[in-house]
Amino acid sequence: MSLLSINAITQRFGGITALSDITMSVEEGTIHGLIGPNGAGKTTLINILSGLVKPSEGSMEFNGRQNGPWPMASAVQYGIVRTFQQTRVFMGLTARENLRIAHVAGAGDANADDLIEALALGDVLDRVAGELPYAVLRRLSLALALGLRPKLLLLDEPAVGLAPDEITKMAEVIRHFHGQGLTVLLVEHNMRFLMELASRVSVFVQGRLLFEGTPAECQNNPTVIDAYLGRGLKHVEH
Ligand SMILES: Nc1ncnc2c1ncn2[C@@H]1O[C@H](COP(=O)(O)OP(=O)(O)OP(=O)(O)O)[C@@H](O)[C@H]1O
Repeated sequence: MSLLSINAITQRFGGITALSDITMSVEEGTIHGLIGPNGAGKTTLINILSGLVKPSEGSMEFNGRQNGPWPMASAVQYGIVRTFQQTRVFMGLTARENLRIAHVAGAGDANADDLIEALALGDVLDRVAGELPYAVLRRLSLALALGLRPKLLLLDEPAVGLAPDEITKMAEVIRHFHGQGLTVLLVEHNMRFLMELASRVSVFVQGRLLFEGTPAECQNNPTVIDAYLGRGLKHVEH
């Protein structure tokens, strides 16, 4: 069953067409990958789905009930939560205070305990976020997003800038919450990370949906290799 349907979405910024007639769906309970070269429109789609940007044309439907475009406040209410390419936490507050702001650190809150454990944040709860290593900040910002208890998590390059062991941890965290029923739309340039997590992958090139299939189908498709993967082989290798 589709959790999210995107119908003929087009996004123009002045003379630039960032997305052109995109129709696709994300099945409930899946990790759906979204790949493509820089400027392909991936973040623009996430901005539209999270209500940050209103599309020029097209519509979308969530959970069989909610019809969009929707504003950001409604997206969160429906259970659509996103992360950003840049880490967004309150740097002057402790990790615990950040989590409280996201309403996840109430005493005895099983959801909060699970988040802290799954994201290995137990040892840093009383440290000021601005003093934490980058990789821990990435996990904290993911905890803030997960604390909103999304049905659909939009992840914008969660592995960017992380060392290999942290990338492995990030993949484990995503798998953990996916195992609890979370649906994920995953934008990522690290192909090994994405292809190992996703069961379905959409490929955008210059604002258009070039191809959609399983990771294996994408990796073997000459058009996808030519348009993106051929250039991105360094990402597949590490
Ligand atoms: N607010 C904006 N105003 C004008 N142009 C924009 C705006 N947002 C995005 N664009 C343009 O839309 C196109 C798609 O950008 P987008 O950031 O969605 O690509 P992307 O696939 O996420 O790229 P990357 O992999 O580099 O993050 C680009 O040409 C970009 O410059």
